[in-house]
Amino acid sequence: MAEYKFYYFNGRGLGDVSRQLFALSGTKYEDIRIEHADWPAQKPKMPFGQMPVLELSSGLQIPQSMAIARYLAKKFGYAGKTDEEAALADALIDQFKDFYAEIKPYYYAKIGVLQNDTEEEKKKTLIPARDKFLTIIGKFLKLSISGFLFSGGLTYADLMICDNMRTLIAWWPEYLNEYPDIKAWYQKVDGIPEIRKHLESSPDKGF
Ligand SMILES: N[C@@H](CCC(=O)N[C@@H](CS)C(=O)NCC(=O)O)C(=O)O
Repeated sequence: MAEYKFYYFNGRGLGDVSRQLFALSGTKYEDIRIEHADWPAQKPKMPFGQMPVLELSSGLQIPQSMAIARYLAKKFGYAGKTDEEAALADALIDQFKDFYAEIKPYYYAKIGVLQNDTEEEKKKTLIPARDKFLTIIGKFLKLSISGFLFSGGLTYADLMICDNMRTLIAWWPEYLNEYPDIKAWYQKVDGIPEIRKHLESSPDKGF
């Protein structure tokens, strides 16, 4: 029996960063993808009524995407090389959550949850939020000698932010055109062989 069960919908969303950490570390896990039709029966079984959820072999269930990713990142060595890098990786994840909240009118229109006009939301919400967030990312990349966000190497912050970018680029291929340094970083993370293999073998729902 695998030591970990990972529950999420059949998409990348807030969950794939954890699947990517399993792939990078070569750790076996049960990748349980719940279909939307089955969700009402599953919802009451989840500690906070939402997914993703990580279940340990003890039966303990850990909710909240970033808490799960941070837990796995610590276990597998992708939480930051030093305490300071780890604190800043957490800070970037918190900043990512703020960015994700800001772009919701665009993101939710794109996935059909909101009826907003996607082109209008792109101009009104996505572009200003992108410019603010990528300016911050750019500062970290300038200071880092590894080509990742931190000199000590790849962290779960690189994975999470790039995975969300993967979706935004699929929707708008010019997303990074004004940001060549960030594009180079994205391509470096995207090109990690374990990540490529994981993405290519996953059922692709586009987001
Ligand atoms: N802050 C939570 C948000 C979780 C969340 O919004 N999960 C969605 C899927 S991405 C969900 O479970 N939706 C079904 C529901 O709320 O019933 C996290 O980061 O894990």
